[in-house]
Amino acid sequence: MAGALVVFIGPMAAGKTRIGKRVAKRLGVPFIDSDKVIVAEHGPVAEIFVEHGEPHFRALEAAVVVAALEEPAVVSLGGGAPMTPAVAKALAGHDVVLLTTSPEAVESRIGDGRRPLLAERGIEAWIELLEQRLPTYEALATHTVDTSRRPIDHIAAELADRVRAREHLA
Ligand SMILES: Nc1ncnc2c1ncn2[C@@H]1O[C@H](COP(=O)(O)OP(=O)(O)O)[C@@H](O)[C@H]1O
Ligand SMILES: O=C(O)C1=C[C@@H](OP(=O)(O)O)[C@@H](O)[C@H](O)C1
Ligand SMILES: [Mg+2]
Repeated sequence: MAGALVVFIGPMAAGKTRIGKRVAKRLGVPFIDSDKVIVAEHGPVAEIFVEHGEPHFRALEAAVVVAALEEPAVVSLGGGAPMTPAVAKALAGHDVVLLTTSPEAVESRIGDGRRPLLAERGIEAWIELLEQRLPTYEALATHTVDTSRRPIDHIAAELADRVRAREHLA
């Protein structure tokens, strides 16, 4: 399918942004992170949630993701993006890699205060959101990788090889 070479989905702090960036670098193609585009155009995610509410953020996010999926790039989504029906629909036919992680491994990764949905209840909220979202993630994913116990670079190298093999890139 034309457009994105691979798309990363999964729960908050699974490594979608970091791993996606490294996969893109290894493949020599552009990297698009939906949150980074939103922040560049509209300011910090936490401020958008406070000032305009989550539905407004989801609308901005869906527009950014649908446009990004048209690009020959590696695309990383925010954790909640696949729950928006327009995003789920647009993902059909793409190579969608679900990055997962255990609650134990994620606990030390979520302390940066940039994720408004974890601001009050941290890991408890993370677990609840994962339970709600996992069936959707699994329905959309064409491949799944657990990032709990392996270095980012190893995971990125393996995933870049996988894309190369499929796309016959040099
Ligand atoms: N495999 C990994 N091992 C250790 N730390 C990781 C791993 N993947 C991600 N992290 C850390 O978790 C944090 C969140 O990563 P990030 O890529 O922003 O996740 P996401 O985009 O899925 O929310 C970062 O501090 C990152 O360094
Ligand atoms: O799971 C979510 O609903 C969210 C995940 C975040 O992205 P990461 O998954 O990259 O942390 C960001 O889009 C926003 O804070 C909401
Ligand atoms: Mg991210």
